[in-house]
Parts: sequence; structure tokens; C-alpha cells
Amino acid sequence: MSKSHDPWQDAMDHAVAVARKSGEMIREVVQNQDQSSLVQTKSSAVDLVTETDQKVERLIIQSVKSKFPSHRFIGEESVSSGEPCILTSDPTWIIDPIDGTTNFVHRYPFVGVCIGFAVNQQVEWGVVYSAIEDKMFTARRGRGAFCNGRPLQVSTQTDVHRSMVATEFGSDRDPQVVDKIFSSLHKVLSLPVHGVRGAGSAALNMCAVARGSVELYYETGVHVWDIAAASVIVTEAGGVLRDTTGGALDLMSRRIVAANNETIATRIIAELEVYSSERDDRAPDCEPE
Ligand SMILES: O=P(O)(O)O[C@H]1[C@H](O)[C@@H](O)[C@@H](O)[C@@H](O)[C@@H]1O
Ligand SMILES: [Mg+2]
Repeated sequence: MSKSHDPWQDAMDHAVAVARKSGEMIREVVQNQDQSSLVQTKSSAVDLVTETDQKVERLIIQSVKSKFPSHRFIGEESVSSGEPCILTSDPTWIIDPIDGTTNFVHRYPFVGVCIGFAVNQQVEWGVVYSAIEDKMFTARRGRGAFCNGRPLQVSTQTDVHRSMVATEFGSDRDPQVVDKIFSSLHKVLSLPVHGVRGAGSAALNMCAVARGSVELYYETGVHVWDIAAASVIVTEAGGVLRDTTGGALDLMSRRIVAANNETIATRIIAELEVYSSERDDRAPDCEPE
């Protein structure tokens, strides 16, 4: 069969297939109730990683390398093992094998297999597979956003007092960071808004914005692999992306606001405490002199 004239579509079709296969692996582990084995920690005692995270990421990367040998990767567990987290202009797969690992360990049913694809440092398409719900969220830049093939559209709400907001507590338990998280949460809740929710997965919170059930999601401390795939799903569903400072989203900054429109984004951003975590693309720690 001749190669399609649209190589990025071939890559996206592969991503959907391998995300679905990854979801089957995840469901099997959850159903066998052995996902709590081999739980390790990373940046903090509550930043978890399991053998399944690592197996799923290896499955995705090895399958891509065989079909697209010249492409690059940014994978959560590869970076955790020391791979660089640098987005070049080359075609790059940005992978979070299980977004919502803590949910996975506790059998809380919101885990997303996230595969984003960037060319010239712009996300071209994104795939987020909510494995337990069996919902495949997809978007290709300029061609719309879908869930299981049905078009997605953000909420039309412009009144912040009638909005639902999502955020996360993250995995940093530094008391000063926890204070900033609760300061923002206090201000947002007191507007008031209808409610605050958190799926336990940045990507699934963003998909909730894309499908119109949440008006805005914000978080400081996320990583590029948490948000890259879902970023294009939000914008192709008609949503907007911002930094918590109000500026343009910087995928490596570890700060994000994803909203249904500028009105809601501006109103909530005014309430947020701005603080920073180390950038994802920071230079590796220099060896001591
Ligand atoms: O499950 P992860 O891939 O580690 O990402 C989660 C993160 O652990 C959690 O603390 C929150 O930041 C979520 O928004 C991430 O998706
Ligand atoms: Mg994640």
C-alpha cells in the first residue's frame, strides 16, 4: 500500500492503536488487583511510579522506533531515568504512559495514556486514552477534537459564578507550596464557583475542559508529558491555553491554565498565586566544582 501523503496521520493512527493496547495492559493489571506491587517513588514520597508505567512506556517507544526510526521521544519514565527533556524541531513523541499513577495504584478509575506529537516545537496531534472509562480522546491541529469519534466542544459559559473548575494538589508537599496551592484554591472557591474537582490526572482534567463539563483547569507542577497531548485536544475543542501568569502557555514551564474561553481564563488567573517549579528543560544539575 503506498505511504499516505500525510505522514503525521500515519503516526497518529499508530498512536491510537498503541494507546488502546496500553489501556488493555492497564485494565488487566487493575482487574488482577496487583498494581500496588512494585510501587516506587520519584521526586517525593507521594510521586509514585509502578512497573506498569515503565512497561507501557517501553511498549509505546519500542513500537514507534520500529515504524518511525528517526523520530525523537520525551517520555516521563525515560526522563526519570536520565534521558534529556529537550524539545527540538524534530518530530517528537511526548509520552506519559499512565497519567494518574496514584489513581492507578489505588484503583481510582481515572488514568490516561497520553501520547502527544510535536513538529517544529508545535503539537501537531494528541491522543489521550482514558483506559478504565474506555474513552479515546483525539485531536489533530486544524481538524477538530473527538472522544470515541464524537466531536468535542468546550462549554459556552462566560459567568465564572456558574463555572466548574478543576485543579490538583500535585506531589510536592513542601509546606510553602502547599500554602500556595490552598491560597489559590481558597480564592477560586470563594468567588464563588459552582465547584472544584480534580480527576487526579492533568490530561483527563484537560479533556473534561474539551468536552465542556469543566470550564477551567489550572495547576502548577505538571510536566510537559502530562499536558502536551491534551493541549491540542483543548484548543481543537475551542478552548484556550495560558500560563498561570496570564501569558502564553510554555509547555516546559510546569504551569498551565486550560479554559473554555478568555473571559473565564482571565477571571480565574486573577485569583491564582503564581509560583514556579524547576522547568522540565532545565540544564542537568552541574557537577560540583
Ligand atoms: O500521574 P502522573 O503522571 O505522575 O501525573 C499526575 C501527577 O502525579 C499529579 O501530582 C498531578 O500533578 C496530576 O495533574 C498529574 O497528571
Ligand atoms: Mg502524568
